[in-house]
Amino acid sequence: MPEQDLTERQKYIRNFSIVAHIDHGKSTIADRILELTDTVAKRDMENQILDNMEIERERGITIKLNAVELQYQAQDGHNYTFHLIDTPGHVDFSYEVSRSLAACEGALLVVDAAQGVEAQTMANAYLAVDNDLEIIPVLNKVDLPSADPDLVKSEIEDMVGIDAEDAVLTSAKKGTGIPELLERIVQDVPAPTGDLQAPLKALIFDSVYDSYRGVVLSIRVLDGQVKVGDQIELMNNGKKFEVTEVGVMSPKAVPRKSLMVGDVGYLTASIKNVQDTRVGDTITSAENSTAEALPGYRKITPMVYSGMYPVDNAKYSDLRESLEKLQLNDAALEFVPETSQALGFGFRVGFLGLLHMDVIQERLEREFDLDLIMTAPSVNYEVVLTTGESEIIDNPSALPEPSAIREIKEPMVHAEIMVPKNYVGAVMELAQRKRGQFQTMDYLDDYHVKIIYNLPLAEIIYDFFDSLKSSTHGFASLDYHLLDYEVSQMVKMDILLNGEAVDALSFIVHQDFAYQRGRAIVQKLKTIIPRQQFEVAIQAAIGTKIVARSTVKAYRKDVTGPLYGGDQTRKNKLLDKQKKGKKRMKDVGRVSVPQAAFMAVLQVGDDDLKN
Ligand SMILES: Nc1nc2c(ncn2[C@@H]2O[C@H](COP(=O)(O)OP(=O)(O)OP(=O)(O)O)[C@@H](O)[C@H]2O)c(=O)[nH]1
Repeated sequence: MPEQDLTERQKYIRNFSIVAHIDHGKSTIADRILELTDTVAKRDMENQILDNMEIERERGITIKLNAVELQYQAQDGHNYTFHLIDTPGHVDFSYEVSRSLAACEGALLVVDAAQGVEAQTMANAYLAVDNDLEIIPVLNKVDLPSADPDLVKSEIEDMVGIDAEDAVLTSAKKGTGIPELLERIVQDVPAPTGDLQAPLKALIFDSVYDSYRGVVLSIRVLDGQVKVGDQIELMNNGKKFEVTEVGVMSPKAVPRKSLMVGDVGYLTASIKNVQDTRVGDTITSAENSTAEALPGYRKITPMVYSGMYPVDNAKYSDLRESLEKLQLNDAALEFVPETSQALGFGFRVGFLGLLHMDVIQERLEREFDLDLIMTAPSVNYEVVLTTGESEIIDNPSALPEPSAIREIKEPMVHAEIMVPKNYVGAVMELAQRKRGQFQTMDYLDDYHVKIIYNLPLAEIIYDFFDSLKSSTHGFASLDYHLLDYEVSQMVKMDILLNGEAVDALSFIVHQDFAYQRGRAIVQKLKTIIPRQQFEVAIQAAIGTKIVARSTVKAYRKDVTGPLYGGDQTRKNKLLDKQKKGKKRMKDVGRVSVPQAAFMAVLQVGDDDLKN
């Protein structure tokens, strides 16, 4: 192709993402765009094609990035190539959003015209601004009777700080407004810049492992071009590979001869070792390398840690391999081996939050067919010993003896809560109850207030966001970042079953809440641990002091008992079910403990604590 045509080509590329608060209609809009550009025939279209993982579809959340190429014939008579990059919407996944945004020039900021601006609308809009993207505001669900586009426009202007007068009004459900939206993308999203003549420079923004092709990278070409047979270098580790395939997703993989400046597509190069590639890394040509790597992504640190153990100890190395594969495109997932007296060999795994933890556990169980026991999540603590040394501890059972501890420090966060002014009281009441330290309060406009608290991370990670939502009828938004560690009166609570402390059930709690929490957990465990052939005593203890106790009475179990005779299939079904339930049990000493027991700390809500 002559050189001139290629730069011409660049002019007609548009790379953009869709960002939104969860459930505001991002996936439905993406579907309508695919339909309208004939990327998928309507009858072939699986519902919400971009959310291609099973778990995603079931939970209705988007957790993986997906980039699709589509062709659009614009009103100016030109044919445009769009690359649409889908992004996740939940607070736990904002790092993935920032990954996909780095591959774009524009973003559609989708806001539900009935719900208005919410926490993730703000957080995602800030990420888009940080990445210097052109933002097109889109008000979706205008078909709803409660939609109030004018109010939401002024909310976007006041809270997000971008001009929303020309926001595109859509009903993704009915398909209205989508043609206008496509024209706006052509007009407002800038064409990719970059130099075709320069050495190859491409950003890896996602990757998956394929057992036939090895690592498949999602890339955005920023300079130059890459084709099959080229020698490439991964700038992070200097490793070199020969390109075996390049192509685009449309929406299935379509191989191409090359990918050029401005393109978004995939690349394989017989990369067998998942550890070799890192999302955020720069690819260049091995023979003619670019001077400087891209800045890469900000390092994301896990916020919570939990123990993960295979129910069947023989599956330990399978678990390690599976974690490695998930880690490939999940920069925030961290793990190190750990052992527990009660649970055997496993891993200490770091997550961004509880949803992230849930999703990883589910993927391991479904995609990799593992049965797991997870222990209650905990934050990191800094323990200063009497010797003056200090250590970071992410596992309560690793806490040294009280006599060896001078002080315990816990991580604090700076939390910004935005809320309409009539909810200020509710927010402050909640923050105080969660050990928050009030900092400042500012009026953003006549209606909205920004309240800043320093809060212990341990209080935020559990149910703070849900409590905040329910006490403000969903109107509050929350954004937080880590501050330093602060001295706090924390104690370790041990849980004993028949007199034996079970390390995997220990947790760290603030002294002022210790008794309450100990009692509540013992009560909860009594309902979770099934009756066994013998009596099980459950105790909570701080050091040698027992603070609460309860007992699970002995019981001879015959699950088929209540059924009247004869119906063998029904009986077999019940026995099968019981067997399945057992899979998620772990024998701790003589006591069979179900998975739920290890999460009891999370299940103890405010109501339990009041009793
Ligand atoms: N009435 C109405 N409902 C819509 C419209 N667009 C989407 N919905 C519905 O809103 C819900 C959420 O839509 P999704 O497209 O899954 O939302 P999302 O933002 O992709 O959600 P996540 O992937 O979970 O972040 C679904 O039940 C849609 O059917 C619309 O224009 N009007």
